[in-house]
Amino acid sequence: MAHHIVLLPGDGIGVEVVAAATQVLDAVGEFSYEKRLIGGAAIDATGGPLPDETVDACQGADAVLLGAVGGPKWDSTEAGRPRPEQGLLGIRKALSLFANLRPVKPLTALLDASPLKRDRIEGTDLLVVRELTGGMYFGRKERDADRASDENAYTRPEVERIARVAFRAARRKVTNVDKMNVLEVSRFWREVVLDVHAREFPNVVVDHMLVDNAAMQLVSAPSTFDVIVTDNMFGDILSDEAAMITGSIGMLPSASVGEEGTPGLFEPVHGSAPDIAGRGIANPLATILSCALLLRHGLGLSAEADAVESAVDRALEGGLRTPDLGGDATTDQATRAVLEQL
Ligand SMILES: NC(=O)C1=CN([C@@H]2O[C@H](COP(=O)(O)OP(=O)(O)OC[C@H]3O[C@@H](n4cnc5c(N)ncnc54)[C@H](O)[C@@H]3O)[C@@H](O)[C@H]2O)C=CC1
Ligand SMILES: CC(C)CC(=O)C(=O)O
Ligand SMILES: [Mg+2]
Repeated sequence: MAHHIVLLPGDGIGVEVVAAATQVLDAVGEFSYEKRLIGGAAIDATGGPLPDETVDACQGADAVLLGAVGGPKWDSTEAGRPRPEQGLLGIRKALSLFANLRPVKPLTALLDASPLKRDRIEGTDLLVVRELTGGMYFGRKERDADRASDENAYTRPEVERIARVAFRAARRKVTNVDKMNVLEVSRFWREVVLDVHAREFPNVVVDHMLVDNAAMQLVSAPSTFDVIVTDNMFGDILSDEAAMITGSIGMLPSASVGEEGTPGLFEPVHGSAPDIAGRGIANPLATILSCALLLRHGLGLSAEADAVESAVDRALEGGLRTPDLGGDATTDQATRAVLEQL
């Protein structure tokens, strides 16, 4: 039976890059698709960012491919307004996708596309393991006319399970990133990471870095990292920064995973890019590379995943460059360049 993939294109360039990526999936296998609403598109159609039918469909899928949500149409600073981003946070929570894996490895063809010097980024092959269903993005929110707050809380099991994901993924070492010099929640986080290390992974090298230093080290010495484990917000910020090691945020894929047996959700790291949406110039490669993660980790189709990644590699070696990488290829041309290599 064909693997069943739920597509959540969302908003802005999310729609464009998911359409591109499904062409690539179709070139390597047979899949059945079910398209569902999320984000701003869902607010417009149903009044809310995450309809029940979307959650039900995702729960019944073999894997989920998401584009991006959000845009100025739904941006408001007013409290209580439905926001597209609640749809994304909601589906992550509903599927218990507590680990977001963001591999950062500059492709040889793009070593000169990064604003960072080639000799700085050469050899970089790191993985950001970002906690995805806790912390500040999910804390209690309070607001009155003169004060607002977002609670930043983690429980022991939440930290333990993300630490295990990081230690299992380590090849050289795990760098735990927090802000323990200031935040109580970070002191607790670090203690739990140390506990998990001592009890379950004593042979893995672990070090610790404050997040401000980590932000600096990521651009000054990115190849010194192996696995970075960090909380929801720090991981969100650091991974956008790390995207520039690959040349563009349009290159960075991600996999959001939970317990064994739940479908994974695969998505580019970037957002809906309202500044270029509708112009047909979005770089689809982050989403195409997310499909490779979907094939490998979501469906167990490693050969197909390798084929997609190597087609992307060869298309770039052949000169493919969308505007974010300094070229003028459109989304369609970029997709065709990958399809030709397949
Ligand atoms: N996973 C998601 O659904 C995410 C959604 N968002 C939402 O997206 C909207 C826009 O957020 P921004 O802060 O502007 O972040 P963004 O990631 O959408 O865009 C940042 C910059 O990167 C460029 N960019 C992003 N993806 C690109 C691609 N594939 N090809 C070429 N250029 C690309 C954009 O044109 C823009 O200049 C907001 O509503 C935000 O909440 C932001 C990040 C993640
Ligand atoms: C809704 C946001 C948390 C999306 C985002 O920026 C991300 O997950 O990277
Ligand atoms: Mg982000």
